[in-house]
Amino acid sequence: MSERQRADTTGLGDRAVTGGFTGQITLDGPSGTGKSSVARGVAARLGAAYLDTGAMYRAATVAVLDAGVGLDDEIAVARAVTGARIEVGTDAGTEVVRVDGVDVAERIRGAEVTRAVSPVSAVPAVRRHLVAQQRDLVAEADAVVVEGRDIGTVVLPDATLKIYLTAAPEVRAQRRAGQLGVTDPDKIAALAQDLRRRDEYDSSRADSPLRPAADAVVVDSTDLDQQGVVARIVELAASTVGAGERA
Ligand SMILES: Nc1ncnc2c1ncn2[C@@H]1O[C@H](COP(=O)(O)OP(=O)(O)OP(=O)(O)O)[C@@H](O)[C@H]1O
Ligand SMILES: Nc1ccn([C@@H]2O[C@H](COP(=O)(O)O)[C@@H](O)[C@H]2O)c(=O)n1
Repeated sequence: MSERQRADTTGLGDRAVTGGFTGQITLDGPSGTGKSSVARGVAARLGAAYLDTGAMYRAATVAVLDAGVGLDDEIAVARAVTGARIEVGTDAGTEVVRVDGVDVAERIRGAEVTRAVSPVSAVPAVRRHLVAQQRDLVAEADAVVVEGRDIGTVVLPDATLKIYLTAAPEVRAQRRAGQLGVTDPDKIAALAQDLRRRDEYDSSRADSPLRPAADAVVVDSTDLDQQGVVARIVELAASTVGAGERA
């Protein structure tokens, strides 16, 4: 079986509460700010679909690594990605990530993929290919939460609600360490450096760099727990319900 039930990291169980939201919520921000956990929690609360675009870039990276091409060979990288069948599910409760029919849900979280994903994601032809898939997947849902780096700025510029999630770098490194069960201070410092390296790469690329959309609501989660962040976004989503009719 290639589908894994996602652990309920939201603390909300299956309390899908807020009916009535239709539209698109974008959740962008640097690495380790809590985008995936928060996006899943918001989708569960709203009964919305959920799309992890980072998982798509990671799956694309698996295709590149398996093709054995150099990361600096943009043409070969693009060919490897466009030639692969990349599937990512949109159910917040079940993680589906496949490349050419093979389950890569665990492999995409490994160090080899994490090291290579930013250079692969910086290739414009790779982005064009995956952005088209992302828009197709979004078009299938009445309500959807989409997380990544360029969702509010490039993929869905007309989204209903845009969130840019931030958190202090040292807090993000501690959270990532907790997620991975790392306690050694040297290893935590290495995790912090990995977050910094990826953020610099993602923010400085020419195509679709990481940055907040002009109309995004910035949510700083440094002093908020996960449930608090989910609650804040659900509240913002609720304020959009019926706004179109009232305007
Ligand atoms: N507000 C919060 N308070 C405490 N821990 C949090 C909070 N938000 C998320 N976390 C935890 O931080 C860790 C990283 O979160 P997550 O993987 O969702 O971040 P991310 O932004 O999607 O990361 P990446 O961009 O690297 O994929 C997880 O263990 C998650 O449970
Ligand atoms: N919209 C996106 C999403 C992700 N990326 C790139 O993928 C990397 C992995 O993302 P995670 O959210 O799974 O950590 C990320 O560092 C970016 O390089 C992207 O470019 N655009």
